[in-house]
Amino acid sequence: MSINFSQRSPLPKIKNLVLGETVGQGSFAFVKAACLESNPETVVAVKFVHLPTCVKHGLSEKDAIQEVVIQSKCSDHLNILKVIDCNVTKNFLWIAMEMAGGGDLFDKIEPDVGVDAEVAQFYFKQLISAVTYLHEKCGIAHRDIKPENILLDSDGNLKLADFGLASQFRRKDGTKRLSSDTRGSLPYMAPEILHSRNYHADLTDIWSCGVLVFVLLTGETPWEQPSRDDDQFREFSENCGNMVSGPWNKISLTQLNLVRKMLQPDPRKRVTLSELRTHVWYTSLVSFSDEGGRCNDPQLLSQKLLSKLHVSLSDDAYTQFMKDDFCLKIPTHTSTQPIQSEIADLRHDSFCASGRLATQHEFFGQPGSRQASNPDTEWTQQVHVDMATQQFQVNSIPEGAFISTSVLTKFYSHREMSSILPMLEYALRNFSIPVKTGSYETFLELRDSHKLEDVFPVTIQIKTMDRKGWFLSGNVSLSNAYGGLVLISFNRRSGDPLEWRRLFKKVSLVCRELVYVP
Ligand SMILES: Nc1ncnc2c1ncn2[C@@H]1O[C@H](COP(=O)(O)OP(=O)(O)OP(=O)(O)O)[C@@H](O)[C@H]1O
Repeated sequence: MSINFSQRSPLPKIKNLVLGETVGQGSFAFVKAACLESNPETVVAVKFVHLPTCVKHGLSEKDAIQEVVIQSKCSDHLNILKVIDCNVTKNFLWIAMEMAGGGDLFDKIEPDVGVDAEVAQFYFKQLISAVTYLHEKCGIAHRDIKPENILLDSDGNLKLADFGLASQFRRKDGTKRLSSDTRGSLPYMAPEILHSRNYHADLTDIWSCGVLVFVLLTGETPWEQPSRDDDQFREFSENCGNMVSGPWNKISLTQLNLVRKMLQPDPRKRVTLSELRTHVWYTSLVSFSDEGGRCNDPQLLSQKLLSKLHVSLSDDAYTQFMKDDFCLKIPTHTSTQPIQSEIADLRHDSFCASGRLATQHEFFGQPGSRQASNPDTEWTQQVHVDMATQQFQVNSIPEGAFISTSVLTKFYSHREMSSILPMLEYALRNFSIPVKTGSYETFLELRDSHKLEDVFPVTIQIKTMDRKGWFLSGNVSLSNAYGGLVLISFNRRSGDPLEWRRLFKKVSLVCRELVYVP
C-alpha cells in the first residue's frame, strides 16, 4: 500500500495547535507532533486518519470514529494512551493525543534476544495494570495486544494504543457478551478465536499478553498462528505446553511458569487477571520504578534496554554474513522476497520536508541539549547519547543515554551522498528489494530542482516479503542532521517489526563503511 496523503488532500487546520514534524506513519494514518499556540511547551501528537484510504480498504468512517470513541472512554490510566480531542473533516479524522515521546515498544526489542528480564517484568506489570483497568473498570477488551500497538512515553512508561479492534464485552447490567468474529493478529491471537463459535474477548487479551511476554523474553513469537497447521503450535499443544527447546529455552523457570499459565489453550483454565496480580513477577518491585509501577529512573531503563540492543559491524560478523547469507541470495526461508511489479526510486519527501531535520529531541529538548551552548559540542552530544548510535558501540554505554524519541532502526553517516546512495542501493537490491539504479544521479536531479537545503528528506520505498512470506513495507529516509551528518532512517509502515529490525541490521552490516560510530 503506497500512500502519500499530502498529495491527495491538504491537512485540516486545528484551532489553537501549531503542527510540527511527522513522528510516525501507519497504513491509514500519519502522526504529527504539535504544540499549543499559547504555550509551545505543551506538546501533543495529532493523528490524521485518511478516511478515503480507510474506505478503500474496507474500513468505514464509522469504524474509524468508533475506535476513538472507545479509546476516549478508557483514557484515565497511566498506561493507556490518552485521547485529548478529535474531529472529522472532509478527508480526515484527526485525533489529538498525548505524545508518546519514547516511540514504539517494538523498536526496542532485539530480534532473537528480547529485552532485559527486568525490563520485561516492568512492561508486564504495566500491561497487566492497563488491561485490568480496561476489563474491570471499562468492560472493554482490547483484542489486538501486540508490540506494534504499544508506545512509550519519554520516561519509558508503557502506553497501550490502537483501539481499532476493541469491543465492549460487558453490558451495562454486568452480564458478559460473547464474541464470534475472527479479529486480531494471528501470532498473538488466542486459539478459541479461530476454533470456537463463541468466545470471551476479555480472556483472549490474557492470551495475547502471554505471547507479548514471550516476545519480550525471547525476541520472537512462539508460532505464526495458534492452529494445528502450525508446527510450533502443534508441538506446544501435543506437549501440553511443556516446551524446553528453541526459544522456550531462553525463558527462566519463574517466567516460564507464568507464560504457560497465560498461554493455556482452554480459556476456562487460563490464568485470570487477579491471579496474575498475585504472581511474584507482578508483586516484586522493579529497580527503576516506584510503588505505583511508574518509571522513576528513565536513564537506568534506557541503559537496560540498550544492554540487549546491538548491531554488530565487526569484521567477523561481516565475513560470516557475506559467506552465509548475502551473496548466496537463497530465496525461500532465509531472506526477504521481492514484489516484482514495484521498483522503488529515490524521491523527495515533500511531506516530511522541513529544511534541516528537526528531530523530536530538538522539539522537546532533551537532557544534554538544553545546556549545551557550543553548536559543535551540541551535535556531538546529541548524536553520542542517541540510543540509535549507541546500539553500534561495542563497549560501555555512555552516561546520559535517554529513551530514544524516534526510531532505533537508523544510523548517522559522515559520508557524502555520492557514497551513501550507491552503497544503500547495492545492499537493498541484494536483499531482493527492487530499487532503481542510479539513485545518486536522481538525487542530483532532485537537488537541481529544489534549493540545496530543501532537497532533504529523500526516501526510497521498501516493499517486500519477509522470510516467513509476510508483507513488509516502509521506507528508508535520508535527512540532513547535526554537524553535516546524514541520518538514514528505516521507517516501518506495515509488517512484522522484528523482521524490519532484522532487515535494518543486515543492511547496516553490508553498509558498515557508512555508519558513523563515535
Ligand atoms: N501518540 C503518539 N505519540 C507519538 N508517536 C505516535 C503516537 N501515535 C502514533 N505514533 C507513531 O505513529 C505510528 C503510526 O501510528 P498508528 O500505528 O496509530 O497508525 P495506523 O495507520 O493506525 O496504524 P496501522 O498501520 O497499525 O493501522 C506509530 O507506529 C508510532 O510510531
